[in-house]
Amino acid sequence: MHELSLMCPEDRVEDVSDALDALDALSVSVEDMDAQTEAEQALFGEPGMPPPKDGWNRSRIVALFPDEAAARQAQDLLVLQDFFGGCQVLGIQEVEAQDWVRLTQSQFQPVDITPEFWIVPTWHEMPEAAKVSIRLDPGLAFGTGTHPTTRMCLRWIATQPAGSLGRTLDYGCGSGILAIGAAKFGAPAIDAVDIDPDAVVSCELNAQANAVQLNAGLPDKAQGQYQTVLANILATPLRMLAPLLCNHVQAGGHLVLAGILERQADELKQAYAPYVQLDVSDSEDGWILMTARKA
Ligand SMILES: C[S@@+](CC[C@H](N)C(=O)[O-])C[C@H]1O[C@@H](n2cnc3c(N)ncnc32)[C@H](O)[C@@H]1O
Repeated sequence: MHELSLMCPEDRVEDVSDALDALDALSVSVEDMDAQTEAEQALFGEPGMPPPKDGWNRSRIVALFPDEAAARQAQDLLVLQDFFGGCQVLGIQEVEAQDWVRLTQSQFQPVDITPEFWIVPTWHEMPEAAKVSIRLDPGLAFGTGTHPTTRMCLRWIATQPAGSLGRTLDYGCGSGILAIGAAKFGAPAIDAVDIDPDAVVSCELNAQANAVQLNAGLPDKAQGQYQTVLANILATPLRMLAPLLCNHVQAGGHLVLAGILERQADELKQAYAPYVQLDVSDSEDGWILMTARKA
């Protein structure tokens, strides 16, 4: 395979990337041309907020083609386009053949939530220590067990007294990892909802792969009251969802919230104060888990 590298100013990145897609590039990646220099620009925003700026001043675009002729043909066509003004061809290089599947898979290892509870990609052997496990592959939906917010929710689920989870709601289910975890730890009935229809499909497929029964759907699928309500979203939507989520918790039931940074604890406590008293019950890498028991 061969890769074509280009330098583009910020306002040309979209047009050039779209053109490379249309020219049948196998993949197109965009990175900061000034990375590792004094001109490097961080584009990270607050979690849940857009980045302060859409793109870097100068981007390096790398497009992969099956052979040198295809890369050269794409280059020759691109330089003729009016939107290519201000861009520059950096070169065409051969890329060593790699076992991409194996390389990608090697980046996803089994993750231990507790010494006995593991998230294991389907291509991995089950670790000997795993007494309870979720089989899950990386997909389009969030939730592979590597993010601290997911891990804390799963740890909470795994450490509840046996048989105590009761009817459970996973609000913002993503891959369905929390709902599946709840099923593995004995929740007798589970609703898993998300605003993203792709997440709902992913959740259903993952539940099937783990031989778990649950009802997945859009948020209006959440009906009535639950002994356990789990929501790993982000602080801003969690604040707005306070009355809705608390209404879904039955008396004596648990509310478990994640996606919250340490410095956001007080604003969440205040938002939920009219309904329940939230406390910080776990933390990992600057993220906190907040839980409450409804009176
Ligand atoms: C951080 S992911 C969590 C996924 C999974 N539950 C986990 O713990 O790994 C948040 C999910 O919440 C969904 N979401 C965001 N806002 C929502 C809302 N207002 N109602 C329902 N789902 C929402 C997103 O689509 C996303 O799938």
